[in-house]
Amino acid sequence: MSLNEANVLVSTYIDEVPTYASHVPVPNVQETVRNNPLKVPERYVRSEEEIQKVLYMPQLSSQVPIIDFTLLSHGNKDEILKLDIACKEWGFFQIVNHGVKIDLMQQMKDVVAEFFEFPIEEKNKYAMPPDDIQGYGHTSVVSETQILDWCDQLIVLVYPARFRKPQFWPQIPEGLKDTIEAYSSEIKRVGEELINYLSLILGLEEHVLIGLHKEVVQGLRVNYYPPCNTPEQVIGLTPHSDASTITIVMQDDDVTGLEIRYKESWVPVTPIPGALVVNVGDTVEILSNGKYKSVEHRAMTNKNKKRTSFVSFLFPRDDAEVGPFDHMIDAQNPKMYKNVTYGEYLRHTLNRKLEGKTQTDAAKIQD
Ligand SMILES: O=C(O)CCC(=O)C(=O)O
Ligand SMILES: [Fe+2]
Repeated sequence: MSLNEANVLVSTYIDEVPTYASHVPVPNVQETVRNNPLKVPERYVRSEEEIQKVLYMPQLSSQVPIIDFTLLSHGNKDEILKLDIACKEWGFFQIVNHGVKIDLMQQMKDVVAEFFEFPIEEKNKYAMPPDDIQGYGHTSVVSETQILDWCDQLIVLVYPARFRKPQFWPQIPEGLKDTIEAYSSEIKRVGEELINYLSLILGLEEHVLIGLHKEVVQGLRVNYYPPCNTPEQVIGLTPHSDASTITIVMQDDDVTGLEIRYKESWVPVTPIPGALVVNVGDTVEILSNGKYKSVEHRAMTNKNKKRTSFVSFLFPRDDAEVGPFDHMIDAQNPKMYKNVTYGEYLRHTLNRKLEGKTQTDAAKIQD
């Protein structure tokens, strides 16, 4: 038995299906565009200052690290070192040779695209309720006056399977549920292996990081960004960092939208067909006492093309305790973050609007 399995067995079995956060319901963006493709309603318009306060540096795109997953699996020391540098300097990287079949990735894109083409009445059968974040809608809206993102979302919790809420799993088109399951199970394989490599680069035994999760919880968020007549005025997804341990993103091959913070600039992550984008989340930032940062990112929209991103979040179970590891703390690196129960941290994050790094800042020990 692996240490991971042992940990799951000895930790208390939690079977209550979790609920995460409430939010204010918002208009559907895809319908807004369908009704009037030229007009961008006031509630979505951002100030020029907000959009452009950080430099846009597309020339740095080619420097976003690319990690060969097969080399990692073979224990290649150079690739592990590359992973370490990627996590420290960028917080983001793309993985190739991950073994997720290209046909399965395409099938996921196809069935989800079909779902979004159904009439709104059909999709709204899975509408996100005001007191949770699963279903079809948009999260992180906490007031009627908040400026909104140019994006509709479909969210389901996939693992552990006993936490699923079947009422939010679309029954249209046929096969969507099976495809989400097949895709997510492959992402789980890749993601858990990546978490083991993170454990190693954090200076721990391979299975310690996963063990700390009690169980790895995995959610899927599909972000659907309709075209926008004035893309320079809106944001698809507000700058934020992810509360996860790691996040694995499948992007469209032919349209760029994801931008990450690198030093004082926004750098677009140019899609590599077949690759997956991975980023380090807040959990790793806290555990590593800030050595690895969960980097701020945002999604921008396009004038003529819709874009869809398939985002899998892997994170600890609610009762996991998360705080800086002792070996990350010394006289030069005093403890920077409080110890938190992960469920509380996650709910604190999900019950606020997306706002850069404010949630990790709130977890810091005040001077
Ligand atoms: O659309 C994207 O590429 C990014 C999505 C994202 O950051 C998220 O869903 O947390
Ligand atoms: Fe994100």
